[in-house]
Amino acid sequence: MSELTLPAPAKLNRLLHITGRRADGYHELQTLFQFLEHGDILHFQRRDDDRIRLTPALDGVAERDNLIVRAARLLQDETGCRHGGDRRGIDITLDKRLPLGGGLGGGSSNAATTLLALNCLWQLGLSLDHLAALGLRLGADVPVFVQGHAAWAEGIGERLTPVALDSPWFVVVHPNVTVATASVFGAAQLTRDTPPISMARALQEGFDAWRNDCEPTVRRLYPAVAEALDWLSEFAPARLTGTGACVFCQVAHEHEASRILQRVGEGWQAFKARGCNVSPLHQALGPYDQLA
Ligand SMILES: C[C@](O)(CO)[C@H](O)COP(=O)(O)OP(=O)(O)OC[C@H]1O[C@@H](n2ccc(N)nc2=O)[C@H](O)[C@@H]1O
Ligand SMILES: Nc1ncnc2c1ncn2[C@@H]1O[C@H](COP(=O)(O)OP(=O)(O)OP(=O)(O)O)[C@@H](O)[C@H]1O
Repeated sequence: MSELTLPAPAKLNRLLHITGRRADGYHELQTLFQFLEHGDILHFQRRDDDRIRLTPALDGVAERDNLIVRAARLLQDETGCRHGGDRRGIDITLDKRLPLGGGLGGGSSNAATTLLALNCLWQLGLSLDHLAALGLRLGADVPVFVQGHAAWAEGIGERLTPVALDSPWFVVVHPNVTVATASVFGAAQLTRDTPPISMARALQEGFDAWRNDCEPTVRRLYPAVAEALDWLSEFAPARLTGTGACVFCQVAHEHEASRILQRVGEGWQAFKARGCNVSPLHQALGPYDQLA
Protein backbone atom coordinates (compact mmCIF):
# COMPACT_ATOMS: atom_id res chain seq x y z
CA MET A 1 0.00 0.00 0.00
CA SER A 2 1.47 3.40 -0.93
CA GLU A 3 -1.41 5.80 -0.31
CA LEU A 4 -4.34 6.28 2.05
CA THR A 5 -7.17 8.80 2.44
CA LEU A 6 -8.52 8.97 5.99
CA PRO A 7 -10.84 11.13 8.12
CA ALA A 8 -9.77 13.11 11.18
CA PRO A 9 -13.07 13.47 13.03
CA ALA A 10 -14.10 16.08 15.58
CA LYS A 11 -14.78 15.24 19.23
CA LEU A 12 -17.19 16.70 21.72
CA ASN A 13 -16.70 16.82 25.48
CA ARG A 14 -20.25 15.95 26.52
CA LEU A 15 -19.26 16.51 30.16
CA LEU A 16 -16.08 18.15 31.45
CA HIS A 17 -15.17 18.47 35.14
CA ILE A 18 -11.91 19.97 36.40
CA THR A 19 -10.97 18.12 39.57
CA GLY A 20 -7.52 19.52 40.32
CA ARG A 21 -4.23 20.92 39.11
CA ARG A 22 -0.95 19.01 38.94
CA ALA A 23 2.43 20.36 40.02
CA ASP A 24 3.37 20.92 36.34
CA GLY A 25 0.35 23.21 35.85
CA TYR A 26 -1.72 20.73 33.82
CA HIS A 27 -5.28 20.18 35.00
CA GLU A 28 -6.82 16.91 36.17
CA LEU A 29 -10.08 16.31 34.31
CA GLN A 30 -13.00 13.97 34.14
CA THR A 31 -14.60 14.09 30.73
CA LEU A 32 -16.83 12.15 28.37
CA PHE A 33 -15.45 12.11 24.84
CA GLN A 34 -17.61 11.28 21.86
CA PHE A 35 -16.74 11.54 18.14
CA LEU A 36 -18.70 13.27 15.40
CA GLU A 37 -19.30 12.06 11.87
CA HIS A 38 -17.71 15.28 10.65
CA GLY A 39 -14.10 16.39 10.40
CA ASP A 40 -11.00 16.99 8.31
CA ILE A 41 -9.77 14.66 5.55
CA LEU A 42 -6.11 13.76 5.12
CA HIS A 43 -4.49 12.13 2.09
CA PHE A 44 -1.14 10.36 2.49
CA GLN A 45 1.23 9.34 -0.32
CA ARG A 46 4.37 7.46 0.63
CA ARG A 47 7.77 8.85 -0.55
CA ASP A 48 11.00 6.95 -1.05
CA ASP A 49 13.15 9.65 0.56
CA ASP A 50 12.77 10.86 4.17
CA ARG A 51 10.98 14.17 3.42
CA ILE A 52 7.72 15.13 5.11
CA ARG A 53 5.65 17.55 3.02
CA LEU A 54 2.27 19.03 3.97
CA THR A 55 0.00 21.06 1.69
CA PRO A 56 -1.71 23.44 1.95
CA ALA A 57 -0.14 25.32 4.87
CA LEU A 58 -2.45 26.31 7.73
CA ASP A 59 -2.81 30.07 8.21
CA GLY A 60 -0.88 31.17 11.28
CA VAL A 61 0.75 27.77 11.91
CA ALA A 62 4.40 27.29 10.87
CA GLU A 63 4.98 23.97 9.13
CA ARG A 64 7.31 22.68 11.85
CA ASP A 65 4.61 23.46 14.49
CA ASN A 66 1.81 21.74 12.61
CA LEU A 67 0.70 18.74 14.64
CA ILE A 68 0.58 16.63 11.45
CA VAL A 69 4.26 17.30 10.71
CA ARG A 70 5.19 16.89 14.38
CA ALA A 71 3.42 13.52 14.51
CA ALA A 72 5.26 12.31 11.37
CA ARG A 73 8.66 13.47 12.72
CA LEU A 74 7.97 11.85 16.08
CA LEU A 75 7.33 8.51 14.34
CA GLN A 76 10.48 8.86 12.23
CA ASP A 77 12.56 9.60 15.33
CA GLU A 78 10.93 6.85 17.40
CA THR A 79 11.48 4.18 14.77
CA GLY A 80 14.81 5.43 13.36
CA CYS A 81 13.54 5.66 9.80
CA ARG A 82 15.26 9.00 9.18
CA HIS A 83 18.94 9.31 8.21
CA GLY A 84 19.18 5.52 8.19
CA GLY A 85 19.22 3.07 5.31
CA ASP A 86 15.50 2.52 5.75
CA ARG A 87 14.18 5.93 4.72
CA ARG A 88 10.50 6.69 4.79
CA GLY A 89 8.90 9.99 3.88
CA ILE A 90 5.38 11.21 3.13
CA ASP A 91 3.39 13.75 1.12
CA ILE A 92 0.28 14.81 3.04
CA THR A 93 -2.67 16.82 1.75
CA LEU A 94 -4.99 18.36 4.33
CA ASP A 95 -8.63 19.23 3.65
CA LYS A 96 -9.31 21.40 6.73
CA ARG A 97 -12.95 21.69 7.72
CA LEU A 98 -12.73 22.05 11.50
CA PRO A 99 -12.11 25.47 13.02
CA LEU A 100 -8.76 26.03 14.75
CA GLY A 101 -9.07 26.54 18.48
CA GLY A 102 -12.65 25.36 18.36
CA GLY A 103 -12.65 22.81 21.18
CA LEU A 104 -13.35 20.09 18.60
CA GLY A 105 -9.83 18.67 18.91
CA GLY A 106 -9.02 19.21 15.23
CA GLY A 107 -5.26 19.45 15.63
CA SER A 108 -5.15 16.44 17.98
CA SER A 109 -7.31 14.43 15.59
CA ASN A 110 -5.03 15.35 12.66
CA ALA A 111 -2.06 14.10 14.70
CA ALA A 112 -3.79 10.81 15.56
CA THR A 113 -4.81 10.16 11.95
CA THR A 114 -1.21 10.80 10.89
CA LEU A 115 0.17 8.37 13.48
CA LEU A 116 -2.20 5.59 12.38
CA ALA A 117 -1.77 6.24 8.66
CA LEU A 118 2.04 6.22 8.82
CA ASN A 119 2.07 3.14 11.03
CA CYS A 120 0.32 1.40 8.10
CA LEU A 121 2.13 3.00 5.15
CA TRP A 122 5.58 2.71 6.73
CA GLN A 123 4.72 -0.80 8.02
CA LEU A 124 5.93 0.00 11.52
CA GLY A 125 3.72 -2.47 13.38
CA LEU A 126 3.35 -0.28 16.50
CA SER A 127 0.42 -1.08 18.82
CA LEU A 128 -2.41 1.38 19.48
CA ASP A 129 -1.17 1.73 23.08
CA HIS A 130 2.31 2.64 21.83
CA LEU A 131 0.87 5.17 19.35
CA ALA A 132 -1.39 6.65 22.06
CA ALA A 133 1.60 7.11 24.39
CA LEU A 134 3.52 8.85 21.58
CA GLY A 135 0.46 10.97 20.82
CA LEU A 136 0.20 12.16 24.41
CA ARG A 137 3.54 13.95 23.87
CA LEU A 138 1.79 16.05 21.21
CA GLY A 139 -1.38 16.91 23.13
CA ALA A 140 -3.72 15.75 25.88
CA ASP A 141 -6.51 14.95 23.40
CA VAL A 142 -4.47 12.80 21.01
CA PRO A 143 -4.78 9.41 22.83
CA VAL A 144 -8.58 9.20 22.56
CA PHE A 145 -8.40 9.79 18.80
CA VAL A 146 -5.71 7.08 18.53
CA GLN A 147 -7.72 4.56 20.56
CA GLY A 148 -10.84 5.43 18.58
CA HIS A 149 -13.61 4.69 21.06
CA ALA A 150 -15.92 7.08 22.92
CA ALA A 151 -14.53 7.21 26.43
CA TRP A 152 -14.71 8.34 30.01
CA ALA A 153 -11.34 10.04 30.48
CA GLU A 154 -9.41 10.94 33.59
CA GLY A 155 -5.93 12.27 34.36
CA ILE A 156 -5.27 14.99 31.78
CA GLY A 157 -7.50 13.05 29.41
CA GLU A 158 -5.22 10.08 28.77
CA ARG A 159 -6.68 7.48 31.18
CA LEU A 160 -9.46 6.12 29.02
CA THR A 161 -12.35 3.77 29.70
CA PRO A 162 -14.46 2.97 26.59
CA VAL A 163 -18.17 3.81 26.92
CA ALA A 164 -21.23 3.47 24.72
CA LEU A 165 -23.16 6.74 24.73
CA ASP A 166 -26.42 7.57 22.99
CA SER A 167 -25.85 8.88 19.44
CA PRO A 168 -28.09 11.89 18.92
CA TRP A 169 -27.73 14.53 16.24
CA PHE A 170 -25.71 17.55 17.28
CA VAL A 171 -25.76 21.12 16.05
CA VAL A 172 -22.34 22.71 16.53
CA VAL A 173 -21.98 26.49 16.32
CA HIS A 174 -18.67 28.29 16.01
CA PRO A 175 -19.01 31.97 16.91
CA ASN A 176 -15.90 32.95 14.92
CA VAL A 177 -13.54 33.54 17.80
CA THR A 178 -10.44 31.49 18.55
CA VAL A 179 -10.11 30.40 22.15
CA ALA A 180 -6.56 29.73 23.33
CA THR A 181 -6.80 26.63 25.55
CA ALA A 182 -3.98 27.93 27.77
CA SER A 183 -5.85 31.22 28.39
CA VAL A 184 -8.77 29.33 29.92
CA PHE A 185 -6.68 26.92 31.99
CA GLY A 186 -4.57 29.87 33.18
CA ALA A 187 -7.53 32.03 34.28
CA ALA A 188 -7.62 32.88 37.99
CA GLN A 189 -11.39 32.42 38.27
CA LEU A 190 -11.48 28.89 36.76
CA THR A 191 -13.13 26.36 39.10
CA ARG A 192 -10.63 23.57 39.72
CA ASP A 193 -12.15 21.71 42.66
CA THR A 194 -15.10 19.70 41.40
CA PRO A 195 -15.18 16.52 43.52
CA PRO A 196 -14.33 13.45 41.40
CA ILE A 197 -17.32 11.23 40.61
CA SER A 198 -17.49 7.65 39.40
CA MET A 199 -18.04 6.89 35.73
CA ALA A 200 -21.17 4.93 36.66
CA ARG A 201 -22.64 7.96 38.40
CA ALA A 202 -21.83 10.29 35.50
CA LEU A 203 -23.50 7.93 33.04
CA GLN A 204 -26.50 7.41 35.30
CA GLU A 205 -27.04 11.16 35.79
CA GLY A 206 -27.17 11.68 32.03
CA PHE A 207 -27.28 14.66 29.76
CA ASP A 208 -29.43 16.96 31.88
CA ALA A 209 -26.81 16.94 34.63
CA TRP A 210 -23.77 17.13 32.32
CA ARG A 211 -21.89 20.42 32.30
CA ASN A 212 -18.53 21.89 31.39
CA ASP A 213 -16.56 23.54 34.21
CA CYS A 214 -14.82 25.81 31.69
CA GLU A 215 -18.09 27.43 30.63
CA PRO A 216 -18.36 30.26 33.21
CA THR A 217 -14.75 31.32 32.57
CA VAL A 218 -15.06 31.13 28.78
CA ARG A 219 -18.33 33.11 28.93
CA ARG A 220 -16.52 35.87 30.81
CA LEU A 221 -13.38 35.92 28.64
CA TYR A 222 -15.14 35.48 25.28
CA PRO A 223 -18.53 37.28 25.11
CA ALA A 224 -19.13 35.92 21.58
CA VAL A 225 -19.18 32.38 23.04
CA ALA A 226 -21.69 33.48 25.70
CA GLU A 227 -23.86 34.92 22.94
CA ALA A 228 -23.75 31.66 20.97
CA LEU A 229 -24.61 29.61 24.07
CA ASP A 230 -27.57 31.84 24.86
CA TRP A 231 -28.81 31.74 21.26
CA LEU A 232 -28.55 27.96 20.93
CA SER A 233 -30.23 27.45 24.34
CA GLU A 234 -33.44 28.77 22.84
CA PHE A 235 -33.72 25.53 20.84
CA ALA A 236 -32.26 22.94 23.25
CA PRO A 237 -29.89 22.89 26.25
CA ALA A 238 -26.52 24.13 24.94
CA ARG A 239 -23.03 23.23 26.14
CA LEU A 240 -19.42 24.22 25.49
CA THR A 241 -16.99 21.64 24.08
CA GLY A 242 -13.46 21.60 25.53
CA THR A 243 -12.41 25.18 26.18
CA GLY A 244 -14.54 26.37 23.23
CA ALA A 245 -15.07 28.29 21.08
CA CYS A 246 -17.65 25.83 19.72
CA VAL A 247 -20.95 25.24 21.47
CA PHE A 248 -23.41 22.44 20.78
CA CYS A 249 -26.88 21.13 21.45
CA GLN A 250 -28.38 17.72 20.83
CA VAL A 251 -31.64 16.73 19.15
CA ALA A 252 -33.21 13.37 18.35
CA HIS A 253 -33.74 13.79 14.59
CA GLU A 254 -31.76 15.17 11.68
CA HIS A 255 -34.63 17.39 10.52
CA GLU A 256 -34.61 19.19 13.89
CA ALA A 257 -30.90 19.83 13.48
CA SER A 258 -31.51 21.16 9.95
CA ARG A 259 -34.21 23.50 11.26
CA ILE A 260 -31.81 25.02 13.81
CA LEU A 261 -29.05 25.32 11.21
CA GLN A 262 -31.31 27.38 8.94
CA ARG A 263 -31.64 29.97 11.70
CA VAL A 264 -27.91 30.49 12.30
CA GLY A 265 -27.09 34.13 11.63
CA GLU A 266 -24.38 35.62 9.46
CA GLY A 267 -20.89 35.65 10.89
CA TRP A 268 -21.20 32.31 12.65
CA GLN A 269 -20.34 28.95 11.17
CA ALA A 270 -22.36 25.86 12.03
CA PHE A 271 -22.81 22.25 11.06
CA LYS A 272 -24.88 19.24 12.06
CA ALA A 273 -23.44 15.80 12.68
CA ARG A 274 -24.31 12.57 14.39
CA GLY A 275 -22.38 11.44 17.45
CA CYS A 276 -20.63 8.08 17.19
CA ASN A 277 -18.89 5.73 19.59
CA VAL A 278 -16.41 4.22 17.12
CA SER A 279 -14.28 6.90 15.52
CA PRO A 280 -14.84 7.40 11.78
CA LEU A 281 -11.05 6.98 11.48
CA HIS A 282 -11.25 3.46 12.87
CA GLN A 283 -14.37 2.72 10.83
CA ALA A 284 -12.37 3.67 7.72
CA LEU A 285 -9.30 1.66 8.69
CA GLY A 286 -11.30 -1.45 9.51
CA PRO A 287 -10.02 -4.00 12.00
CA TYR A 288 -6.76 -2.32 12.84
CA ASP A 289 -4.79 -5.51 13.38
CA GLN A 290 -5.08 -6.42 9.73
CA LEU A 291 -3.43 -3.19 8.63
CA ALA A 292 -0.73 -2.58 11.24
C1 LIG B 1 -9.80 20.93 27.14
C2 LIG B 1 -9.63 19.68 26.28
O1 LIG B 1 -9.95 19.95 24.91
C3 LIG B 1 -10.59 18.60 26.77
O2 LIG B 1 -10.72 17.58 25.83
C4 LIG B 1 -8.21 19.19 26.36
O3 LIG B 1 -7.85 18.85 27.66
C5 LIG B 1 -7.22 20.14 25.73
O4 LIG B 1 -6.27 19.32 25.12
P1 LIG B 1 -5.21 19.88 24.07
O5 LIG B 1 -5.80 20.95 23.20
O6 LIG B 1 -4.61 18.67 23.43
O7 LIG B 1 -4.24 20.59 25.05
P2 LIG B 1 -2.67 20.66 25.05
O8 LIG B 1 -2.18 21.09 23.71
O9 LIG B 1 -2.14 19.40 25.66
O10 LIG B 1 -2.46 21.84 26.12
C6 LIG B 1 -2.62 23.21 25.81
C7 LIG B 1 -2.47 24.00 27.11
O11 LIG B 1 -3.67 23.85 27.91
C8 LIG B 1 -3.37 23.65 29.28
N1 LIG B 1 -3.93 22.34 29.70
C9 LIG B 1 -4.32 21.43 28.77
C10 LIG B 1 -4.88 20.22 29.16
C11 LIG B 1 -5.04 19.98 30.54
N2 LIG B 1 -5.58 18.84 30.98
N3 LIG B 1 -4.65 20.90 31.45
C12 LIG B 1 -4.11 22.07 31.04
O12 LIG B 1 -3.77 22.89 31.88
C13 LIG B 1 -1.87 23.73 29.41
O13 LIG B 1 -1.58 25.08 29.74
C14 LIG B 1 -1.36 23.46 28.00
O14 LIG B 1 -0.16 24.14 27.75
N1 LIG C 1 -3.05 20.34 12.07
C1 LIG C 1 -3.51 21.27 12.91
N2 LIG C 1 -4.82 21.55 12.94
C2 LIG C 1 -5.29 22.49 13.80
N3 LIG C 1 -4.53 23.20 14.64
C3 LIG C 1 -3.22 22.96 14.67
C4 LIG C 1 -2.66 21.98 13.81
N4 LIG C 1 -1.36 21.95 14.06
C5 LIG C 1 -1.10 22.85 15.01
N5 LIG C 1 -2.22 23.48 15.39
C6 LIG C 1 -2.29 24.52 16.44
O1 LIG C 1 -3.06 23.98 17.53
C7 LIG C 1 -4.01 24.95 18.00
C8 LIG C 1 -5.23 24.21 18.56
O2 LIG C 1 -5.88 23.63 17.48
P1 LIG C 1 -7.13 22.67 17.60
O3 LIG C 1 -7.93 22.82 16.35
O4 LIG C 1 -6.69 21.30 17.97
O5 LIG C 1 -7.89 23.33 18.82
P2 LIG C 1 -9.07 22.82 19.64
O6 LIG C 1 -10.13 22.35 18.71
O7 LIG C 1 -9.38 23.92 20.60
O8 LIG C 1 -8.50 21.57 20.39
P3 LIG C 1 -8.80 21.06 21.85
O9 LIG C 1 -10.23 20.73 21.93
O10 LIG C 1 -7.91 19.86 21.84
O11 LIG C 1 -8.37 22.15 22.76
C9 LIG C 1 -4.31 25.82 16.79
O12 LIG C 1 -4.71 27.11 17.16
C10 LIG C 1 -3.02 25.81 16.02
O13 LIG C 1 -2.19 26.89 16.43
